[in-house]
Parts: sequence; structure tokens; C-alpha cells
Amino acid sequence: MDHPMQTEVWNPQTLKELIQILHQLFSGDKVNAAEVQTLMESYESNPEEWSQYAQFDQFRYTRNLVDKGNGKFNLMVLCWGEGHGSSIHDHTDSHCFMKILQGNLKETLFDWPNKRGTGAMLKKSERVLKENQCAYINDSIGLHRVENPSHTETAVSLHLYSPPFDTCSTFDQRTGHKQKVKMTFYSQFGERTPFELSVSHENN
Ligand SMILES: N[C@@H](CS(=O)O)C(=O)O
Ligand SMILES: [Fe+2]
Repeated sequence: MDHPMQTEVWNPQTLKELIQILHQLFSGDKVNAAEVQTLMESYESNPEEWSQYAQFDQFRYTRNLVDKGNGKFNLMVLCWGEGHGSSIHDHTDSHCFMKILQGNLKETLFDWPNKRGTGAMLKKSERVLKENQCAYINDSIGLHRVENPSHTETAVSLHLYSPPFDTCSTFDQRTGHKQKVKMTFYSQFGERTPFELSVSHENN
């Protein structure tokens, strides 16, 4: 008998295994977002497996590339210092999965602003994501801001974007004005990105 919704139950024991299974799930043309979310949630965070990617900056959150997913996705570790946060942003028509590896992250959801970008953006909802939880968002769900609400603990998250992208739009909460920004990696495969490639460093 066919089980069209969920074909197999995966249980990755390590980050390496998780990445192998992700390669399989993204090898075809279609992505089952619920399946990817369940898979990422089922990996139990082990700092020994991801600490090589976790490079922090004093002033803002960092994006550290872990795997290029055969061109189908980008998998990265984001490191959030105390109180660090993103601006309100979109995800460039991609799927975005965000799994907490350490600490907590607050996610605030917003609707798209009106076309002219006039008027304040009201928050739709907020929630705090805990270790091992995996959230999902795309542009039809809306926009979000992500913050480490703690002033004493850092946070680390694992993000998967498919298809990969390197620009997104950020939004001014008071006016709804949109701005296109380039996103860069603080490190790639555990190596700090050379200065020349990261000067216009402008996450979001
Ligand atoms: N989407 C953001 C991180 S987050 O705030 O979801 C990024 O890739 O930099
Ligand atoms: Fe995001």
C-alpha cells in the first residue's frame, strides 16, 4: 500500500546522517516541507557535531555555511550573541527551515506591508522556539524577525533554505519600506570567509 504523505520514518543519529538524508529528500523536483521539518526536528542537537561551524561575532548574528546540498539547498549554522536579532525580512520565495541547536529564539511574524510601504507593520504573532524545535516559513506565510531574547545566553540555530538564495528584502517596521540586501557567510565549511569577500557584510 502507498503512503503518499510520509514514506519513511528517518531518525538521524548525527548531523552527518541528517545531511545525508537531506540530500535524498531534496534529490527530486518536489519538496515535502512537512517531512523535512519532522526530519530536522528528530535530530537531537549535539554540540560536538556542530561546534566547528559555530563562529560568533561580537556585534551581530553570523551565518556559517555547512553544506551546499548539491545545489538544491543551503544548510547553515547561525550564531546569535546575547540580544542579537535580525530585521524583519522575507525568504526570497524559498522554503526556510529553522531548527534550534542551543538556547532559545523568539520568532515574530508579520504580514507583508501594503504595496506603497506606507504605515507601520503590526506583529501578527510571536513564539519562543526551544532547543530541537524546528520552525518553517515561506513568503506566503509572511515575514519574520528572529531574536535571541536572552541577555545572558547565546543561541545557535540550523537553517535550511531551498532553493538557495543570497539576497533578501528587509523591512522597516515603522514605515513598511523595503530594502534589498546581500547576505554573506561569516565562515564556510568551518573556515572564516576571507575579508575581501565579506566587506559588504550585511546579513539582515
Ligand atoms: N533568514 C535569516 C535568518 S532568520 O532571522 O530567520 C538569514 O538567513 O540570515
Ligand atoms: Fe529568516
